[in-house]
Amino acid sequence: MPAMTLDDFRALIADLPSADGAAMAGALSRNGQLTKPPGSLGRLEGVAIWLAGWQGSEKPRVLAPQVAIFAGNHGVVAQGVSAFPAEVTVQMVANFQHGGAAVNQLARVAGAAMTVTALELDRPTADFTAGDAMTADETAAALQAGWDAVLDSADLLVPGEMGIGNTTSAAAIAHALYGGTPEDWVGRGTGVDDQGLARKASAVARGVGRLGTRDPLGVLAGVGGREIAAMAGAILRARHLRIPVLLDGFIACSAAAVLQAANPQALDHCMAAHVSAEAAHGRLLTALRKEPLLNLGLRLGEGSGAALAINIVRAAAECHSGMATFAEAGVAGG
Ligand SMILES: O=C(O)c1ccc[n+]([C@@H]2O[C@H](COP(=O)([O-])O)[C@@H](O)[C@H]2O)c1
Ligand SMILES: Cc1cc2nc[nH]c2cc1C
Repeated sequence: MPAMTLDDFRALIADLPSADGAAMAGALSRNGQLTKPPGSLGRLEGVAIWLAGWQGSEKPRVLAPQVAIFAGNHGVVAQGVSAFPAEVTVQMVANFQHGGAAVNQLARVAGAAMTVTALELDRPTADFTAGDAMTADETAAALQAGWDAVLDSADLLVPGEMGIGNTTSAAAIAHALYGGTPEDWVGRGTGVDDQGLARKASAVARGVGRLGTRDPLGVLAGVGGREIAAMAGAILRARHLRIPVLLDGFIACSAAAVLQAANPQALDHCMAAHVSAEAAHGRLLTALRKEPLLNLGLRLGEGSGAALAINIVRAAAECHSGMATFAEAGVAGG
């Protein structure tokens, strides 16, 4: 297949499949007949109905989840925006490959297949305070790496990331898309001190100040990163395959935000797995109009919070699809 261009991706974002309305209506009706007081499974009920719509089945299941991790390096680290050195990105990729990271354990607990895609780690993006992080071709190639990484056999997708410096990129994307001040969007990431936080705000201000008027994929090229573009490509591919998606933390949600800014329906197949401890993640979820499933104070990234939530989504599907109805069980009151 020839390489896809940024305009190909613009067209793919503009023209999206919807959920299966008949499967959702069937699931809604089934939910009303299950042996429980109405609404007593709380948010699990909505999770099951959402899953039914995207899996196109009145009885959805989570049997083949995928955790897809993308790694990229960032030129903006030259501005002193991370508590860790850039080499950690490639070192953590090796750790993922050897099974030693937190996400390996969480993916295993969730019974998920895990894929790791390292994106030109020896060629960081340009420092976005001085010029665009990526060219149009580089952005398209990273989107395509994400598009290609999705297993068409997956029934639930978790896109995750690793990239020293990427909370600064994510903050810049959010500031460019939603406005406010740079301070509204920067946080401590891997643990920067107050001076580091001030350097992040300054980098975000300069990067976004440089952008002028851009469409969302132009913002992604200007201040994003390869792993962020790849997560956007993976979320988009999942949509075209009607695979439901669990969104992880601040950086994963910045990738999702690019899609939603381009098409307000683009995240209908996505649920927020958790709200991370990164200061602006809650604000970003509000902008995305997503209510997180979990709030456990995680701020690790690498898909960890969303991998953890796979078992909640699976549990919601098992209750919905495995429970008896009042009529089947001979329970009074249905
Ligand atoms: O997912 C989150 O909300 C999150 C919050 C803080 C840090 N991270 C992870 O930490 C790295 C980015 O932090 P930093 O300080 O280098 O920008 C990157 O590898 C992310 O996976 C992730
Ligand atoms: C050690 C380490 C592991 C990570 N995993 C995701 N981001 C990370 C950042 C660091 C620094």
